This record gives sequence, C-alpha cells and structure tokens, in this order.
Amino acid sequence: MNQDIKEVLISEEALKQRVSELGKAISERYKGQELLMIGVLKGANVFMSDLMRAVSVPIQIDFIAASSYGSSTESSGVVRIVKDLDYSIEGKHVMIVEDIIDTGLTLKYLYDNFSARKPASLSIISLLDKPERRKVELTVDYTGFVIPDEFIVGYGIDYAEKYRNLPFVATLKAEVYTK
Ligand SMILES: O=P(O)(O)OC[C@H]1O[C@H](OP(=O)(O)OP(=O)(O)O)[C@H](O)[C@@H]1O
Ligand code: HPA
Ligand SMILES: [Mg+2]
Repeated sequence: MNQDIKEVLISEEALKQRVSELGKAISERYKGQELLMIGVLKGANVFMSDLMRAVSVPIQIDFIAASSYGSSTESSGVVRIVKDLDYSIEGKHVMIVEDIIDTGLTLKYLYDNFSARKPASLSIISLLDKPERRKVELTVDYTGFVIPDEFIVGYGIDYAEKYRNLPFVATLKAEVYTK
C-alpha cells in the first residue's frame, strides 16, 4: 500500500491537531444542547469517530450511506442513498459529517433531503474541501483543510475501496490508476 503513495498531504499529527480544534469549536457552538452527528458512509467513518471524541457536549450518532464515485476518480453525478438513517431527525440539532467535498453534489443532495425532515438546526462539517471542483453552491459550517484539485486517499477515503486505513491523507502515483 505504501509503495503506491506519491505524497503525504496531511500528516497524522496535523489531522489530530485539527480534529481537536474542530471539536472545541463544536463544543462551544452546541453548549447546553444535544447534537446528532450523521456520518456519510463510508468515507466519513474514520473522521467522525475521532471527531465525536473531541466534542464535550452529548452526541448521538447515525449514518447514511451515499455513493456516487464507484471505482472511478470522477463523480457519476448521480447520488444514490444506499442506506438511510435509522431514526427521525425532526426537532434535533443535526450535523452532517463528511470526509471530503469535491463537486458538492453528495452534500447538496443530502442537505436538501435532511432539511425536508424538519431538524431544529442543520450544519455541515467536512474534513477536506476542494473548492476548485465545486459544481453546486453549498454553505459549509466547519472545514478541516482546504486542499488542491488532486485525487486523495487515506483517513477513511478510498480509491476503488482501497487505502481507507492509511492514517494520513495522501496522493497516489499515476500508475496506480492505470493498473
Ligand atoms: O462532493 P462530491 O463530488 O459529491 O464528492 C464527495 C463524496 O464522494 C465520496 O464518497 P463516495 O461516493 O466515493 O463513497 P464512499 O464514501 O463510500 O467512498 C466522499 O466520501 C464524499 O461523500
Ligand atoms: O479526492 C477524492 N478521493 C477519493 N474519493 C473522492 N470523492 C470525491 N473526491 C475524492
Ligand atoms: Mg469513495
């Protein structure tokens, strides 16, 4: 796996530090409230499990599975809900937890879908953001790192379902995509 890596963009230490800062900001913002974090599977799983432990207000969690990339590096443009939420979010303070925003199509779809379910409030956090690639407008409440327009993997994020368990965020060598 390590021989496929071109460059480490965000180290394990930098990820830890930023998650801790985000946790503090969220704890301030939701002081005295309960927060329902909704992780977008599968990519957000690693980020969310670290993030929730950096937050001091009571947290509930749920997951939704959406997929639009399959085994390609380009979004198909069609967002599919593969697994819906287990519980109603009506009247709850909800935060959508994403690993990466690229075209924005996944989050736009989920934000609109969740808004219709009448939460008390709805916010978005994404560990990574590639603003250059955006196809739709989105308001993101918390961003971990803004990254350049390169396909990345690691810390939950895959290429063709691989590399999710890398503890850092990295780019892959060109030959990996042509294998
Ligand atoms: O802004 P967008 O262009 O929509 O891209 C971002 C989405 O794409 C990836 O998910 P993917 O569809 O690969 O599913 P996965 O999380 O299971 O890997 C990523 O985890 C985001 O959910
Ligand atoms: O850069 C990326 N890497 C992996 N999956 C993704 N889904 C959107 N952008 C990316
Ligand atoms: Mg993926």
